[in-house]
Amino acid sequence: MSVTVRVPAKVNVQLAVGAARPDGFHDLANVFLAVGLYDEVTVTPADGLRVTCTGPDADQVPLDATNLAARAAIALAERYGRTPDVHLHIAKDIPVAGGMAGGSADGAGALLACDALWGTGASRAELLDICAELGSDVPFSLVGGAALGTGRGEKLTALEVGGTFHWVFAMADRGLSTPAVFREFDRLGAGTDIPEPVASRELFDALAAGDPDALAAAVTNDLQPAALSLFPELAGTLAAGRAAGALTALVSGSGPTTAFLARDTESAAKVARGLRESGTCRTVRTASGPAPGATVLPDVPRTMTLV
Ligand SMILES: C[C@](O)(CO)[C@H](O)COP(=O)(O)OP(=O)(O)OC[C@H]1O[C@@H](n2ccc(N)nc2=O)[C@H](O)[C@@H]1O
Ligand SMILES: Nc1ncnc2c1ncn2[C@@H]1O[C@H](COP(=O)(O)OP(=O)(O)OP(=O)(O)O)[C@@H](O)[C@H]1O
Repeated sequence: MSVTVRVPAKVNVQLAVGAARPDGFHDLANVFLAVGLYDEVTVTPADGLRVTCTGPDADQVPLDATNLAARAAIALAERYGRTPDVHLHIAKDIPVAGGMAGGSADGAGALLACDALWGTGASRAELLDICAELGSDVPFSLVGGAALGTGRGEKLTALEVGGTFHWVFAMADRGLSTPAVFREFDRLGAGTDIPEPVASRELFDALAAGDPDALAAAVTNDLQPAALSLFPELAGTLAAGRAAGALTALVSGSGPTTAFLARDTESAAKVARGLRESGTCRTVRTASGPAPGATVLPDVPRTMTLV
């Protein structure tokens, strides 16, 4: 018996960052949108804890107890007084260290999968608590859709979205470390007065209206200057996407994946083509949002076709 959970990637359509707190984290006004690029986590009973991973970036994923999927299984097992004797398999499609919450997706996916396998009866609130212990982005990976994250990003309020937004993502040929990007944000802002992060009303209205032009005018990412400072070549990718017709171009979260909003699927295909031809990135993917959060997949043998 095994359980498979599918979990989406995210793009941050607003990322307002406050000054460093005494605990080293930063208060955020973090507007997440889940997009249709997915990892799948399959959990199967085993003699001990084991992690395997397949996918284009699999060689960059740790397979020991530091893997967020393993940490999630351990945290849930501890809470329910059992041992995490499971094989966790990650089918990874979300770029690693790309600013799209790939590790967080695996943490949320493993948590939901182990919960279903073990029948713990944990409430949604308990699962969200464990997610927040695992990382700031993990609660959003569980809930998906669109949400405002405050505190360090873990306190979520669901947001209304009135349509589908079409995105193009350009993956870079190396990753960026999230702590390093926050440290660079601190370095660039040293000696300046950093305002409290405030969520944008215009952005909420654009999401609720499903209006891509209004969303394009409202997106912001306070980590973008820090990501560009550590990875200056990203400026060329952003420019290539804009030249190919994107409504707006921004770094996704802490980067280095860059995100391009398009008006519709045809326009997204054109932006994707332009980015591929520009030679300024490793791979290009299109995906739309909002996408649902972590979801248990029906137990159908993978060789069968659904009709
Ligand atoms: C950049 C974002 O992806 C935007 O959604 C997130 O803020 C990062 O979320 P995450 O990867 O889940 O981050 P965590 O695992 O919680 O923290 C990793 C590191 O990022 C920095 N960090 C993270 C979140 C936050 N609000 N302030 C921070 O300064 C801290 O150095 C922390 O040690
Ligand atoms: N399941 C996992 N998948 C990928 N990386 C993982 C996983 N578990 C732990 N890691 C470690 O976490 C680091 C960051 O990976 P991840 O893909 O989560 O970054 P990210 O997408 O930039 O995160 P975020 O957008 O949440 O800041 C990796 O370099 C890797 O060492």
